[in-house]
Amino acid sequence: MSIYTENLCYTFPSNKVGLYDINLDIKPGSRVLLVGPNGAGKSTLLRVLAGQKLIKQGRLLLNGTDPFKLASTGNSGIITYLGTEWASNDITKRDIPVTVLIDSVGGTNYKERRDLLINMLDIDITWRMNQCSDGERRRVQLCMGLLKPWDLLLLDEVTVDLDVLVRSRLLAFLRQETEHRNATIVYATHIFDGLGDWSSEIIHFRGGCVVARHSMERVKYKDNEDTVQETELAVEVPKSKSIYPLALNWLEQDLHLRGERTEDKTRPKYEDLSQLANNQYYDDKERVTSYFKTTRKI
Ligand SMILES: Nc1ncnc2c1ncn2[C@@H]1O[C@H](COP(=O)(O)OP(=O)(O)OP(=O)(O)O)[C@@H](O)[C@H]1O
Repeated sequence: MSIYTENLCYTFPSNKVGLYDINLDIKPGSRVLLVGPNGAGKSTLLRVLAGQKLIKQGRLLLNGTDPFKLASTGNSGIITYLGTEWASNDITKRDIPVTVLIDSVGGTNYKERRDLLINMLDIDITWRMNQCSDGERRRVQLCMGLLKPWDLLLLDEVTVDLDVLVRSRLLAFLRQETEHRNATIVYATHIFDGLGDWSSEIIHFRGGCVVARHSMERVKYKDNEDTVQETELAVEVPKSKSIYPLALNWLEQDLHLRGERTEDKTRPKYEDLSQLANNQYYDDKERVTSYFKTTRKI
């Protein structure tokens, strides 16, 4: 999905300026990283793109269409927004089986994609949510959020709890989605490990304004330099001294020793677990189908 903004501004009801004069032209298939200090306006932009905040000044076109106009032009697409409020949803802490949650967002309609996500995120389908660690819970949430094949994915730092191996697999999956389906991702984060060559463009935000936009082709990595140099033509950054490659290697070894869950011959079938759980949990009181209204269609 393409994103086009022209002199886009957003003012909060309190009259505080949230976004000022944002001009973007993002092609379908882009992976855009939003970088900036706390309070820079990254989440505000993501919420505007998600249609959660009404624009009164400037223009916003998604796939050439004003998302706030009801009439469909045939250029529609699915927008998925996974933000901090989505990630803190308490329903995923209840005594509820994983399959019930996944089925509640269409697990049975997207079987192939569901199984791919379950495997990529290394989810044990016998988990019960109240017995999951924070990172395990986050994996289930991501599986749910990513299930519907979106055209635009708006990510507001929802990978904080993930171990580096799952985070690395997730980033690879997201890259594939942009390359194979021409889907677009806008990702706001403060964690840059593993993102060295992931994005196609970095946008620097400050005080609700875009300070700079860099296509990754202009970013050059240098050995043995501690300073960052930014010119009209290029941004030069020292090679990271991060322990990320070491941690990633350790976790790859751990997974190799355990084996992928799909290799476990004693693992029950998803359908069997799902049917059992749905019989138990899908009474009127326990309906979870309205959980995670993360996507909208324009
Ligand atoms: N409802 C609101 N009313 C008024 N000001 C708000 C409101 N929500 C956010 N702000 C302000 O808007 C600015 C931008 O907030 P935003 O959440 O977009 O920042 P951010 O770049 O995502 O920051 P972080 O990195 O901390 O997540 C902040 O100064 C914040 O205090």
